Amino acid sequence: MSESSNSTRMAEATQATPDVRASDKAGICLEVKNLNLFYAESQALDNICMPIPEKQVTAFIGPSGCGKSTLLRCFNRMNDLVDSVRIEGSILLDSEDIYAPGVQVAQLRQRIGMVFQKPNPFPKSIYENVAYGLRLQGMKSRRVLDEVVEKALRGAALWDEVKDRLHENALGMSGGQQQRLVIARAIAVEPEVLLLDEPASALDPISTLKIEELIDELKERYTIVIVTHNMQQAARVSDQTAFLYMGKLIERGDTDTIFTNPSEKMTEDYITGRYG
Ligand SMILES: Nc1ncnc2c1ncn2[C@@H]1O[C@H](COP(=O)(O)OP(=O)(O)OP(=O)(O)O)[C@@H](O)[C@H]1O
Repeated sequence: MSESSNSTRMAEATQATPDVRASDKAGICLEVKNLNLFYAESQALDNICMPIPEKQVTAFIGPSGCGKSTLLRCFNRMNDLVDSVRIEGSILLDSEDIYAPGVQVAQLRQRIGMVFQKPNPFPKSIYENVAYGLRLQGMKSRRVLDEVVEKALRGAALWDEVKDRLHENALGMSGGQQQRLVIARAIAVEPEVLLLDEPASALDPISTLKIEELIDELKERYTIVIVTHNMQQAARVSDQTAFLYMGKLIERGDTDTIFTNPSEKMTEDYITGRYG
């Protein structure tokens, strides 16, 4: 569906239904359509269909091995790096299929940045880590680089902690700082979407809280998709929650609804800790 017909439809829905959900009013950033993914003969995603609303946080939850990370990695084509992978269906970004022939994957990854479970700064200075993407694009102006580095570090709530040590090695930072640095590196190239694969699971509670607060700030500017094992975290940080089980999308909706009044018994069983 085109963005304009989508917004027309949503505008009509908003007029017709005064108590329309917040998510229905939001624009759609990404749309997953009939997505199947196979690792060799083994099917890991089974006919996934879902919109990802823009400038909201969408959380993927579900038991280990249900396909959360696989689905997340489809959004910036990270699964392309796995030899045995076969993908059917489509994912639309601004109404264009990211799997269409001719799509430049490097450009796609600038529009859709990713942060992994374990912080992975390069063994370079804090400054060079954040400037990395811009340098790859050929940016040489020191003034522009300085500005972007400061803006990205401020955006990642790290500037005050590192402004006096920008040229020190990033590997000397704490794990929580490294994870915010990696987020700064991702946002320095001004992506539209941030994919976060269990971004706080390797961090202590205080660093985790900082990441959660940061996610809340970042959603004003970016569409965020997060995989988390931690259901309290999903409930705290996300607007939308999608529950996956054995490669299938069982249920998706407003986080409040999924956690308090899910439609599917399987979702309720998982949320209440009956399995997984
Ligand atoms: N590179 C790969 N090659 C083959 N099979 C894979 C690969 N990556 C994942 N799988 C399989 O795909 C299925 C989904 O895995 P995935 O990592 O997406 O699940 P998950 O829900 O993110 O799990 P977890 O919560 O444990 O990280 C699993 O059966 C897994 O073994």
